[in-house]
Amino acid sequence: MSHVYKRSISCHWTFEVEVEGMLWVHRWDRRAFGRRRHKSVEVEDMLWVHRWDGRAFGRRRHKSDVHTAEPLRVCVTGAAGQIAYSLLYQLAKGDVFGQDQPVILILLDIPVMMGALGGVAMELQDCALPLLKETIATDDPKVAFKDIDLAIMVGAMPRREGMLRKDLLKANVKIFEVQGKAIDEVAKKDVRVVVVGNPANTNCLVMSQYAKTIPKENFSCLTRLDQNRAQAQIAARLNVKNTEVRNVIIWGNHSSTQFPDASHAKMTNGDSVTERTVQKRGAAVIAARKFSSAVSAAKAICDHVRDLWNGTKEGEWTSMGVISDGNSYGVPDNVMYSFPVRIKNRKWEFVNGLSVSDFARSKMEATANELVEERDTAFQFLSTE
Ligand SMILES: NC(=O)C1=CN([C@@H]2O[C@H](COP(=O)(O)OP(=O)(O)OC[C@H]3O[C@@H](n4cnc5c(N)ncnc54)[C@H](O)[C@@H]3O)[C@@H](O)[C@H]2O)C=CC1
Ligand SMILES: O=C(O)CCC(=O)C(=O)O
Repeated sequence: MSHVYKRSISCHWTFEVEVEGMLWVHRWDRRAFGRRRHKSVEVEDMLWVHRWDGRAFGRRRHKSDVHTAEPLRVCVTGAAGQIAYSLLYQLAKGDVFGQDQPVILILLDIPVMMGALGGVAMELQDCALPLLKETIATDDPKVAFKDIDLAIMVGAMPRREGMLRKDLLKANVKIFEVQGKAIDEVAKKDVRVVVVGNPANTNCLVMSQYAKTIPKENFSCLTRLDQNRAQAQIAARLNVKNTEVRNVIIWGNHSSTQFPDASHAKMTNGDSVTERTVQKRGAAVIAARKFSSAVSAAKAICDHVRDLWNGTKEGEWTSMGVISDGNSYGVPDNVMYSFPVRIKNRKWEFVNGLSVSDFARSKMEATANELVEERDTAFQFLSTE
């Protein structure tokens, strides 16, 4: 069987394939056609289902009915918790990796949560989702991380009302030491790791340091919730759609020292974000709900992972906590600091050369100082245990 893609003078992509002596020519023109006769052809191990409308051209490339891509192995930790409860369904139904990408979900939680986790696994099964190939529930990190492509690290104690994020440090960094070692031992070496559990930046740094054979660039932590909050607030103020506000930046720590920066955002009238509202939004949600943000956190995780997997759009960037080594903004090395990044082929790069005012510089330094302090405290805790 031979096949060839061509671009015609009218800029339509055509796809020619010879099957059993017959040449099939298809044109992709982005229009949907009505009900068609289906014909399947196997090309490079992929099954392509084409709709035939009786004409030589005008056939729609259509491969959503079959999923022959290798399933992605995705581990979610803290899988019996409230963020995971919103997150897992979105991952399993194709919102993040696309409608052609099957997934195997591996759910990790602690032993006392195994009963509840079993219930989550049952519910996922009951959704009868075509892309969800398998669900594995476990309390063993080495089972959970075995050969995975992606780990979403949600499992950690959340902040309760009145607690400072720093209070979480002692409770949570040990988890990321243990899980960093486990992922190093059993995951694929090109695994991507997204840390959500707080204090997210420092947990992410700890994990990357204990996963010695996995590149530090493969680790990132979530500040997309802050970016989404800022974006939504600016949009509300300007009375435009959320999607019309782009390139808001979150610098630094996912904490109240973070610096939400709208000075490079498109579609603003010069207003800056009311920082207090973004920086203290997590605490405001806890005060109102008595639990920390979950639906918005799950949505932000999906946004973060989707960009990591598919890349950022032309002319746009996103914010995520990444290793600061080699940045051009004077942030000290060896902290997980939230920067604007562009992503392509699952690799991020800093957006360099943005202007930074004196005011912004002082804010960026303050949040960097907090991260350096958190890092030093975390490694003191770890070394004295
Ligand atoms: N970076 C961000 O933007 C955000 C971060 N968070 C953080 O996410 C984390 C999870 O929040 P929720 O889901 O609301 O908490 P939750 O308490 O509902 O769920 C946490 C789950 O993690 C599990 N867990 C604890 N230790 C574990 C371990 N060693 N291995 C595996 N699982 C473990 C718990 O048993 C529980 O099921 C918290 O640390 C919270 O502060 C929450 C919102 C936003
Ligand atoms: O600890 C908190 O601030 C609440 C959870 C969180 O990180 C957030 O809502 O931004």
